Amino acid sequence: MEVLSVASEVYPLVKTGGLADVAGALPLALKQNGVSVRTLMPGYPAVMRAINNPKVVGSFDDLLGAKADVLAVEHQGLDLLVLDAPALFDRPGGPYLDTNGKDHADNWLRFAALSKAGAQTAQDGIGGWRPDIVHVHDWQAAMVPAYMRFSDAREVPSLITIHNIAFQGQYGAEIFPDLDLPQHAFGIDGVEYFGGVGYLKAGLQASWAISTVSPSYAEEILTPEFGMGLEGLLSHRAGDLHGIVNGIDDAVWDPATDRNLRANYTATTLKNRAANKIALAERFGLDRDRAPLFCVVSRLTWQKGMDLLAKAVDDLVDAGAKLAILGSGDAALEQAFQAAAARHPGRVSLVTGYDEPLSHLMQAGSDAIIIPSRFEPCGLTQLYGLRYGCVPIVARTGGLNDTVIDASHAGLAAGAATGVAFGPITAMNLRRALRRAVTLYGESKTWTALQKQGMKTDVSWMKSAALYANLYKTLLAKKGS
Ligand SMILES: Nc1ncnc2c1ncn2[C@@H]1O[C@H](COP(=O)(O)OP(=O)(O)O[C@H]2O[C@H](CO)[C@@H](O)[C@H](O)[C@H]2O)[C@@H](O)[C@H]1O
Repeated sequence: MEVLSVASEVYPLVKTGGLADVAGALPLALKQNGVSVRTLMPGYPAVMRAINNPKVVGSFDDLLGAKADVLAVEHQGLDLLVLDAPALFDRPGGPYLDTNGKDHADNWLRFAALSKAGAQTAQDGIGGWRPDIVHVHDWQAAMVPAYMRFSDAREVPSLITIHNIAFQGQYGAEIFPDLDLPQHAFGIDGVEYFGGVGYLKAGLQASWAISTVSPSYAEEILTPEFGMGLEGLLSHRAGDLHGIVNGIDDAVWDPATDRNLRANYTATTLKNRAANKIALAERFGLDRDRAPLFCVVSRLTWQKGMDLLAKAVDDLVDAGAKLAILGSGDAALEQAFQAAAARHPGRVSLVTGYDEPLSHLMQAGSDAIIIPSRFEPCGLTQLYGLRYGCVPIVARTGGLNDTVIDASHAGLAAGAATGVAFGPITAMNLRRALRRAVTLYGESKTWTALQKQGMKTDVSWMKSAALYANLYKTLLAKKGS
């Protein structure tokens, strides 16, 4: 089976968050299920620099006003189709933000163009290749199914995956004439959303099936609390909605071979983690003592519950733990953590920015990772934590709920526990969970059992890739029927 995947970021070429990890790892796992994936992504400068010997397999003279080539290239096992459209993608800044941290003003055009190129590639094929299925990710690629639905060419079965429903790609009606869609597409069954244009809404409406990245979150988004305005449409399509939990690339995330660590280890050589803990203490300027070291690797936002953590820091230090934070995001939250670091020198420290190698070392050297998210479609850092013996302390929500087993009396007695989970999600309950983790850390046998049980958990893509392959098959069967 041949699948066209369309995504706005793909690890290892460009990553701002978990979407890139999934878009980069799922194709590799699908290969083992007899599914070959080609991934269409924008030709940002970092991508153009990284690829070698690309071949032009298609071109557009007028892709929503831009000239574009489609370059086929293989990169670290991924089969890529790079949309080389300099007017849209060759510019400083990140995939979505300019150098001042503001959205690129023409994001609506950039990602409509990506989607239009995706739709056309799916429908007409490219360089003699034709996909059986199109799988698109998040709002940036969500217009692919809409472009297919409103064109005269044959429609290809499509799946849209929601990684983060908080970002929906909503624009004013004034962009509609520039999207190259027929007038009737601007309706409730099309791209129209509250009088404007909604990219994610359009994708959810037009796609043959919808998935999100954990079973719990698939249920949560049917409610007003989590659906962010789309719960009505999603409930209407509940029969086509699937929750498939994310896996991780266990070759990239393997403590036995990871080159970002000071010392490699396995579940039977957990003592080697100590060298990584020292490396972290040096990097963060934290005291080198026997106290538990907790960490955070996250965007510093309300979604991730970072304001709750800011309220719990003093109590965490009081309980005897140290805290290392890697992240960036809301200025107010960065300041709150800087202030906490100033109040607690040697006990709390923040590294701002995005640092992939350091994120690996943090999983390998910290005793626990704190993930107090208010909502979490799946979450990947708890999966990395499980694999690295870095015990996850998580809010009971979405995918966190589906992947971490709480160290309750029953969980411990059954030998099933892998972490600490808390809810309802409040600062007070987070404080309690952190204190509970410090106590568990003090019972070294229990703690080691938690670490080992986590490391035994299958967090690979194996099971979930098979579920995606089955879903693709169901869609193909629908096409035939
Ligand atoms: N400062 C930093 N330096 C280095 N690395 C950093 C970093 N901050 C974050 N990261 C990395 O970025 C990724 C973040 O992934 P998450 O799943 O936690 O959330 P995100 O909200 O981006 O993804 C959305 O999509 C994913 C994928 O489906 C869902 O799991 C998730 O719930 C959903 O919100 C992880 O690989 C993490 O290690």
